[in-house]
Amino acid sequence: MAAEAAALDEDATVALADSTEMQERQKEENMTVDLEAPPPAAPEDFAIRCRDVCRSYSKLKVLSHLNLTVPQGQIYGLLGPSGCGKTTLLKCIVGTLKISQGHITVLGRPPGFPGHDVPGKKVGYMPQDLALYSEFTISDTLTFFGRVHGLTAKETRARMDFLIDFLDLPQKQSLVRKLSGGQKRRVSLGAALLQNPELLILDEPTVGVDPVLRAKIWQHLVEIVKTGKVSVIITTHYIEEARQANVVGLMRNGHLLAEGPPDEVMKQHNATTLEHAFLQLCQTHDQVDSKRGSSPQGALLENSQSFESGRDESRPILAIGAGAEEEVPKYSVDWKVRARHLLPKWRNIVALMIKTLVRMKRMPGSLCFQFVLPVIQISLICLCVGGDPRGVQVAVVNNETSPSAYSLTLLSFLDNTSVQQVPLSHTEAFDGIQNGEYWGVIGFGKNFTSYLTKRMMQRQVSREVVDGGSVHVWLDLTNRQIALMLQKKLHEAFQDFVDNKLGSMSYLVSLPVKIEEPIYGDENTDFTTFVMPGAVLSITFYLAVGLTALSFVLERKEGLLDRCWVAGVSSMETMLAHLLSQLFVISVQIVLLLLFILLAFNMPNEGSLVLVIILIVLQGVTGISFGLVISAAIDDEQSANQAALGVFYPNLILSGIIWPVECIPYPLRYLSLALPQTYASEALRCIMYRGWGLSQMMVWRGFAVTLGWNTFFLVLATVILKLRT
Ligand SMILES: Nc1ncnc2c1ncn2[C@@H]1O[C@H](COP(=O)(O)OP(=O)(O)OP(=O)(O)O)[C@@H](O)[C@H]1O
Repeated sequence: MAAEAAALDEDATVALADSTEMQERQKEENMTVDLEAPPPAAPEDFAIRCRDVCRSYSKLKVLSHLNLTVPQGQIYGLLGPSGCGKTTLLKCIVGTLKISQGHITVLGRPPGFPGHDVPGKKVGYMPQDLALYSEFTISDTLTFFGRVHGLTAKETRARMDFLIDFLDLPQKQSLVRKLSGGQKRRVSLGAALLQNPELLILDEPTVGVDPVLRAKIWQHLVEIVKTGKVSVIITTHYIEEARQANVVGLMRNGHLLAEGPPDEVMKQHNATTLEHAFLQLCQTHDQVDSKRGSSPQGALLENSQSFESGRDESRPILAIGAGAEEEVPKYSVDWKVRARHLLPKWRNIVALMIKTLVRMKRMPGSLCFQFVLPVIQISLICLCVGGDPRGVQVAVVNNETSPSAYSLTLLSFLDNTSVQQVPLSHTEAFDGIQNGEYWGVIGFGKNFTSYLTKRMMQRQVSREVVDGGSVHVWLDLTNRQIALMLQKKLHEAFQDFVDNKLGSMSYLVSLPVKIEEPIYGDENTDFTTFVMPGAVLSITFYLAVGLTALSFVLERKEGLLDRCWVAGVSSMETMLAHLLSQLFVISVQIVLLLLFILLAFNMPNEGSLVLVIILIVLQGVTGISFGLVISAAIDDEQSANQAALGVFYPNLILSGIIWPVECIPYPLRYLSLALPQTYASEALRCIMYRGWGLSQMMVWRGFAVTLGWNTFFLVLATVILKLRT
């Protein structure tokens, strides 16, 4: 289009030289036409009527006081250079973009008016982007839109056969992603034509289409409008093909420069082609602009949006129908219709769910990966986190030589799988620990056996006897877990040694602190047991976030969300359909997760398995809804990924999943308690390890907080999606 515009500009220089006089005449003529415009027609005479429409993207004013009228039962060719605002205008007409000023009526009502089928089945929209699901076949694509529009399977099949033949499409089982660019555009056009809509909005449908098919498409459009019941608005880069339209609108810089039958537009400008007519209009417009810029009254003229002649610039040179100053019609609607409009339609939800499931089916590798990923993650946690360190090298300096020495007996009770003993001299051992070769040094004095015997048998012994009868341990405390394990293993070995040597008299040397049978849990409960419930919730939550966070972002980017909305799908339906179809995925994930943790890793579950499942599913829903919030609020994949990853680590740390919440300092603890997984992890631990039910506050609190977050995220995502359309 840029090249086209450049060519136009070159032609313009030549044309400008001999046409100044002609332009003056034309301006006068335009004014005459304006004055002679027919009286306002009835609303039913118009398919689309835009009055005083303004729309900006932040500071960029794209549509400026634009008036446009598409007569009922006619083809309207909307022409203009690249970036002049055609697509923006079409998006405003179908209701996917809000206008900041003015009003638009489409088929008698504003788009999105309760009970009005625009967006919906009355309108067929072919966006400029392909907006097709690449994993779908042609048949899937048309079936999906058929379902959304409420067509029966038979109707869809009949239309599909016609469209495949008419648009010269390949076999209906062909995958969209394997089609050529032109074929994809034709599928996209087919989807717009599918339900025989009353209004067709086609954004450059003939780009990349060969001239024969282009002619055929135009012929079809001409035929369908003949009934008088179908209207078409079409944008095209091939200006001359728009001569087949009944009306053309020439747009530039967000204004409609002219609007009228192509022949009249050409006649008005003494042009033999539409392209020339357009060129002349642009020049007139530019001249007015430059005069306005140099004129002292420039600012005034800008404000009043007027041509030099005093004509309202926002109004077309050739006007059809009423002007901008007409009254805005008032529409009312029954509350029942309004309520029905707000309620989600099951038909659309089912269509969207089937769509998601078909897409999943077409990517079996990715689906299987999604199913096994949580199992891999939880297996890694169970295998690698919280267990006892193994093969930890410890230097042993034993100054006793006798084979019956107690030191040797004691060392024989040391767990060999965890602690690997390396007998060394005193110097070698301390050099080794200094060099980081050993995690500790265990030392026995040469009189260890006799001093220990004395210590155990006699009531009063000297400090030297106590010292010589003790095992001396030097530790490298840089790794706390290994150091704690070594201390624990030494205590256990000593206890076994005492039991072995003293038998029933061993109680004589026991510590005056007795740890009784645990109330809950097991004496050998390891850190894995603590981590596991929180880890299960966290894995379910984050996989669900991952499944959803990019879904809308990609669909929005590819124009699929817009296309679905124009087909009549609401944001709430999109949300619910995503939620329900992702629930299927997380249900499989949860079943596999539970099978692994309960059967393969033998994690205890003292409570109700039903409660465990419900809590994990609810956490999955929290993840999905949080993913939906990210998806709804963020436009590009990179930022969406960053948002999802950014919350992962803080949430993991603050939720008390890998370390107890009791270690978190105030006031960070309050934040921790408000997070979705803190009380939920605690509740899951209480159910699984204490066997508690919903009557316990620590359990129901976990459920309540999870449900609260679910509701909050879902409402937030729906509101954001709604606000952004
Ligand atoms: N989402 C957006 N955010 C910001 N600016 C936008 C956005 N979409 C479009 N624009 C800008 O608005 C202007 C009009 O864009 P629009 O797509 O409506 O033009 P167009 O006439 O359809 O162009 P083309 O013929 O090349 O498709 C352009 O300057 C474009 O850069």
